[in-house]
Amino acid sequence: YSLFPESPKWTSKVVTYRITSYTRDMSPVVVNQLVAKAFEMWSKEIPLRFKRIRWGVADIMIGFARGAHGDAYPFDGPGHILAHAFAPGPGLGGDAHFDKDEFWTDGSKIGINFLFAATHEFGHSLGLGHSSDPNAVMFPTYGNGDPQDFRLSQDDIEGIQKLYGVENH
Ligand SMILES: CC(C)C[C@H](CS(C)(=N)=N)C(=O)N[C@H]1Cc2cn(c3ccccc23)CCCCCCNC1=O
Ligand SMILES: [Ca+2]
Ligand SMILES: [Zn+2]
Ligand SMILES: [Zn+2]
Repeated sequence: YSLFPESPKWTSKVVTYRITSYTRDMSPVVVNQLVAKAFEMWSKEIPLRFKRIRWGVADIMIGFARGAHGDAYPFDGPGHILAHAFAPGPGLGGDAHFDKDEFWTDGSKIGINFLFAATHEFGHSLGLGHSSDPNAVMFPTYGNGDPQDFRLSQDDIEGIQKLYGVENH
């Protein structure tokens, strides 16, 4: 696993998130559920809680966009970069953006599995960089394992617990 320089992390016990835009590929209800599920994959390993807010500014603002969308990292059309997210911090920090030009799917063979991509992006939002372990969710490229049936690798868990400690069962 890797962290970002200076190991930025959230210091509050509860981190808020807000989904500000959606994709036509899936119903908003399904996107909401998959976002919550992706956060749960990480939160079950660490003493950090996530709270969804519907209005106002959240720590982690989540949305779908195509091309240039107001930050220094314009998307690139179908394929190539699928999404990006910023390391923990104020403003843009923690935010996660998904390329609207991808075909986002839930559990189907085709398209890009949204749950996998969201889990990867939220790893960045929480402070993880990339891993050299091909089985890690934080590996830089999509589609190594089976994105329809994945879980955090030991490397992912080691990294997130390095930052936030172990979930006190
Ligand atoms: C892990 C993701 C969820 C998030 C990361 C982006 S990020 C910022 N969050 N780490 C991602 O999109 N990685 C590219 C990396 C990549 C693979 N190729 C590329 C060709 C061109 C540009 C990028 C790539 C080869 C062709 C396959 C292109 C489709 C799949 N794309 C990827 O795997
Ligand atoms: Ca793209
Ligand atoms: Zn962006
Ligand atoms: Zn990444």
